[in-house]
Amino acid sequence: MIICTVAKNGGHLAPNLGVVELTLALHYVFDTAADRIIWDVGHQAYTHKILTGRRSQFHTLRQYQGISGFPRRSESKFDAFGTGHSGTSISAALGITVAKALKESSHRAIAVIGDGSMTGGMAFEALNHAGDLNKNLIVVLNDNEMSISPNVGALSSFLSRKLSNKTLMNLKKDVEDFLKSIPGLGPNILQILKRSEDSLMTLLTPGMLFQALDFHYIGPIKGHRLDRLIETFETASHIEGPVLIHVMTQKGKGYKPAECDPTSFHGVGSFDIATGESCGSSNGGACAPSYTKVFGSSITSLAESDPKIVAITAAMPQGTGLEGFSQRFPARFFDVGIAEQHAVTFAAGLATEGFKPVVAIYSTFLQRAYDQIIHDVCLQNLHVVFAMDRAGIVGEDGPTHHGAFDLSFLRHIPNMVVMAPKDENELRHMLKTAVEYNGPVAVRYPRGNGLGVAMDEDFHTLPMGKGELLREGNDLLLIAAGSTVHPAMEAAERLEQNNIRAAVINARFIKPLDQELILSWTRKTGCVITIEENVIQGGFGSAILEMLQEAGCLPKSFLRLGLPDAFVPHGSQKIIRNLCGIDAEGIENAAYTLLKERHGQILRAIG
Ligand SMILES: Cc1ncc(C[n+]2csc(CCOP(=O)(O)OP(=O)(O)O)c2C)c(N)n1
Ligand SMILES: CC(=O)[C@@H](O)[C@H](O)COP(=O)(O)O
Ligand SMILES: [Mg+2]
Repeated sequence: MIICTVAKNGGHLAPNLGVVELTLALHYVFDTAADRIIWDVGHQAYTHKILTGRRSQFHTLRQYQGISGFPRRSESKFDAFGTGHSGTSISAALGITVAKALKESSHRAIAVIGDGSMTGGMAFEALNHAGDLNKNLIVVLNDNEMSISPNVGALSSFLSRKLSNKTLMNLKKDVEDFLKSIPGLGPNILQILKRSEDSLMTLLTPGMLFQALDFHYIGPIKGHRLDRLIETFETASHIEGPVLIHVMTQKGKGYKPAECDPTSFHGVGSFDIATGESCGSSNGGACAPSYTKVFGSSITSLAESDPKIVAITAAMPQGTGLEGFSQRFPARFFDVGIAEQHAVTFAAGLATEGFKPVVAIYSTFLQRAYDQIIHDVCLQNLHVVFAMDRAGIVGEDGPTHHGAFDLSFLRHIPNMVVMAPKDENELRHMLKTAVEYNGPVAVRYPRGNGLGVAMDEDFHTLPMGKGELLREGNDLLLIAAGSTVHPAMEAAERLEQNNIRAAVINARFIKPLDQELILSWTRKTGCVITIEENVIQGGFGSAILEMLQEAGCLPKSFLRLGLPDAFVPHGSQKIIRNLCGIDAEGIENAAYTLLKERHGQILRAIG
């Protein structure tokens, strides 16, 4: 059922296939209507959904108005805590555990967290607190030795430090022989050690890390053996104090193409089940390269002639398009794990020594590093380039993943420059502009394919804070940022057919704004619509409104189009953009409404 549905709708295949037995065992042992399972990231909860009343809706997975690809409290009482971003499960489960204790309930909370998510600081903050509180929290560490790509870092190496049976046996024999050779005391010590053999073994395995944090450690357990899992969870359910169960699983288990290539099958679009071949992308220009790909190849080219450029990802080398860079410049590439906060401050450190760090992070995950952007980068005016992929509507992953807020949370930070390209060709020039600029600078671009425009061979530096007039017109001014420029142009063409002449400005810079250009065309038209793929509150349109007001040039008619003050649901990018009124049709309709209102005002003023 999981394979068939994901092959049609897309989704997180390999993570889900890896935890089928684990999920069955948890639901078998625990009373999950009262005990709470918190799925870290939540991208592996499909079996849980099927087992908890959503089997008949499962075919609607990730589709508009269908069930979500992540746990949602609003979707089911069995979804104890909404997730999507990594590393939150232990904190949430600890909060629930403490609440249960305060309510004198004996029910438990179980955090299921992957080895990748365990690389994030928040997981450790929670483990540290849990060890101190000594409550009955259960943490299941689902260790498949993979993040999306192979897991990285010292912790990952430590977790996979498995002593082979042969090595353990030899070590044990050596210790026994040594103790036997000590007259008197030796055999007694041997007896004591034999009684506590289990804890000795734990000392030689990853258990020592968790025991140092005052957790009981059980593992490693074979994660595809249902009998072992059930037995272990039953044991754990009677242990007093926090317990960590270390389960070894295989990503993609049971579907050969996913077992062989778990990275590609981590999150997939529709594919052919027989071959595992992708059915191709449906967004953007049919054969156009993705913005991600253009970013990856451009930054690699720029790095050829600038040895100071270094690239940083937080566990997403593939998703951010940095795989090529990592192969070409291994010493200048850093995968820091799922640790966005660290990534940003690490970049700030590099910048103080004259390097030009390019931090490639999805817009939604950069939210994690807000204080680091302010305190470590902008306050010190350091030259860090933020390449923000997946800005705007991401589609089927939904509200946890839409890049809805970055324009608002970046534009008000002093020293920050913010750009958004109208197409994939402009992205190249913006990257060149960003690496040449000396200060904090962000470039945001959308998920999916570019528009299929012709690509310039050379990179150009764009003039700082200058927009581009794409079309003249005296009736109306459309000022668009990034992904909304193309729909604004299309809307202007449609309006023209009804004798409404709209000027269109591609803002290029959200900060600093091109005050001169915007003011002159606002004066000419007296009727302005701003369009952005970001929440309206505090975003691009608000920036223009503030600027016009400060310049004493507020037009009679002004409208901001963008994402509403609400969490936008999941569904295809096309459907959701239409719903938010930021596609060509929405812009055209908004223009008619605004012009009608304006004429109404004029008529009322006359009459
Ligand atoms: C804060 C944050 N950064 C990045 C991601 C993107 N992401 C989703 S799943 C994942 C890997 C998770 O690895 P792991 O926890 O081991 O789970 P697995 O997929 O191996 O089951 C990453 C990096 C995220 N969801 N949240
Ligand atoms: C679960 C998660 O956070 C990621 O796997 C995310 O779904 C990636 O989406 P993209 O397909 O946009 O890379
Ligand atoms: Mg993993």
